[in-house]
Amino acid sequence: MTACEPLPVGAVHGDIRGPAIHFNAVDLDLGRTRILEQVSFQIAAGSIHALVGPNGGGKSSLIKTLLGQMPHRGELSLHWPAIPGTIGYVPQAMEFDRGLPITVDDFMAAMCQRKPAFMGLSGKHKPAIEQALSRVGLFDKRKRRMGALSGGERQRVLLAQGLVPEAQLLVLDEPMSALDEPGVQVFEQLLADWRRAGTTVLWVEHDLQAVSRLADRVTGLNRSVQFDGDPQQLLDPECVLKLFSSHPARTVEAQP
Ligand SMILES: Nc1ncnc2c1ncn2[C@@H]1O[C@H](COP(=O)(O)OP(=O)(O)OP(=O)(O)O)[C@@H](O)[C@H]1O
Repeated sequence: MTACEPLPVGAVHGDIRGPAIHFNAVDLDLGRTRILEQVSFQIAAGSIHALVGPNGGGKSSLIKTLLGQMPHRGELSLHWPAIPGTIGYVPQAMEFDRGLPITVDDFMAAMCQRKPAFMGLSGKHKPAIEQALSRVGLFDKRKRRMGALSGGERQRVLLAQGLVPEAQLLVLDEPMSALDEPGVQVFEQLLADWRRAGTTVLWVEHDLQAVSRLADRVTGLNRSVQFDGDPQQLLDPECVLKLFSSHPARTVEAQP
């Protein structure tokens, strides 16, 4: 087997609560541009699965396809261990008007509860929201305006909103991009917690060293799948060079 050959997908952990996910020959066209072409790979239930690739390679589009926001061709299926659970999503970044008088608590309320945020945290969600803010190390800053937080702290708030309600499938779009060192430690602890809980995590990431250290499996995507398997074996200079030097991100006319 060469370094770029796929490894078999196996279940990784004992008490699995997240789904397995199968992409089979998935195509995505936006306008006349083919964004994803014949994408086939599998995410094992309860695994930390990283998605890497160059800018414009289609990672965010694949996430939106998984979340049902983009019409695609081919098969995309989720296989839950028992009944379907909750899907959490942590976006890449959040455009934010720093002048808005919104506190961390207000933001969490707006994201996590039905009761209007201006009425405060609902009794039902307050404990979970406070626990989520504690897990990301921001409990003491919950009354602070979002605009007064650092970029890394705002990214941690995004992570916190992904914790409420507790999800069995988590989709993370570059969650580490603005994190400072304490934030990275928080994120690594969350990954360890999700692994223990048998949560399935799909994690888009540019930091290949972090992927190599923390992911169970990695898929290299540049419009189509370039490699798929064990990060420690695959993220060698040869595979990385191949992934980042292929150039399908240029406009490709979709077939009618
Ligand atoms: N709504 C859209 N209409 C047309 N093209 C789009 C649309 N959304 C994304 N694209 C194009 O699809 C391609 C893939 O974009 P996508 O954001 O999925 O890549 P990415 O791998 O997530 O990139 P990055 O790492 O920079 O976030 C890009 O060429 C982008 O311009």
